[in-house]
Amino acid sequence: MSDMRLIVAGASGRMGRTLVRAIAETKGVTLCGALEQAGSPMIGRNASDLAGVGGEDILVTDDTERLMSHADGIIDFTAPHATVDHAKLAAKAGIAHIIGTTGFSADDEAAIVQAAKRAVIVKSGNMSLGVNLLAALVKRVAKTLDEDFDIEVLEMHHNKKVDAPSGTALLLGRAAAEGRGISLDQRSVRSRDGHTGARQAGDIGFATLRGGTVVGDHTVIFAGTAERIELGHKAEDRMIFARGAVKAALWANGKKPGLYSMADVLGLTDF
Ligand SMILES: NC(=O)C1=CN([C@@H]2O[C@H](COP(=O)(O)OP(=O)(O)OC[C@H]3O[C@@H](n4cnc5c(N)ncnc54)[C@H](O)[C@@H]3O)[C@@H](O)[C@H]2O)C=CC1
Ligand SMILES: O=C(O)C1=N[C@H](C(=O)O)C[C@H](O)C1
Repeated sequence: MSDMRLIVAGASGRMGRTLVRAIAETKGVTLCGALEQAGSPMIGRNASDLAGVGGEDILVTDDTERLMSHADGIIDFTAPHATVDHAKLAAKAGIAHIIGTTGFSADDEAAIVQAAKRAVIVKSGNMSLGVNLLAALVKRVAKTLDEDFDIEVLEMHHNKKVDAPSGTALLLGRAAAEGRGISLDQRSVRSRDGHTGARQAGDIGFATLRGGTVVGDHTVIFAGTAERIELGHKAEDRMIFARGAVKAALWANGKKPGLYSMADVLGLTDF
């Protein structure tokens, strides 16, 4: 069987370069295109060189539709507006779309749901095995404990990150809310400042730290009376996200259109 042909969107970014390396080391996939935004000084550069891997010359381009016409899938860790455009184009081209981008608005999310009616989309705020296993554990603990345990999600990332709370923090918060049988949208507290009043039982709080080169640290705290349970994950290398995304692409190849998660890819839905 021939290799799955993959495009990397955002090929010169932190994740893009890591994805090019992950594709180079994985059997059954081949890099067939590298995308960057129009006007990027990286256009025309060799994506393999940017990623520090050998192999075929794949020149960075902004011609999305041309690349999609001869690809089986696109892995996309870029920015919300770019990912929404790619979702529409990938649906038109009939190729799989693996979305790692975070920071979507409700309108963006709706556009992605729409595109998934015509294409296979795998989307997750975190593509690592560890975080998706953590989410399953968080859901189970939240189901076991009642509102006497306050749930808080703490995250820290590098100083270049542009969205908050992180996609992972929201994924973990959603897992906790599902376990507790509540809506995260109605019960999340995203920031606290000044005279906030006492904490409401049943809320799910988020706290964000930014600094240095931290790849991604997340802790879910269940704080009860005189005891605390803390479940956490520390990412030490972006390769964990890239390998997860490549695994998702291989899993998506030939699947029916729909919006899937990493829990589907990793078989964690019934955990
Ligand atoms: N789901 C996951 O496991 C992970 C998700 N992320 C998310 O991935 C996204 C990217 O993160 P980084 O690589 O650290 O950012 P980055 O800023 O280093 O890279 C983003 C790249 O996308 C490019 N880009 C922007 N618009 C584009 C367009 N229209 N077409 C093609 N390329 C375009 C930018 O020029 C840039 O090179 C963020 O939303 C981040 O939160 C990051 C790590 C893991
Ligand atoms: O921007 C990042 O770097 C990361 N983003 C994702 C998120 O928002 O959770 C995943 C990972 O933590 C790194």
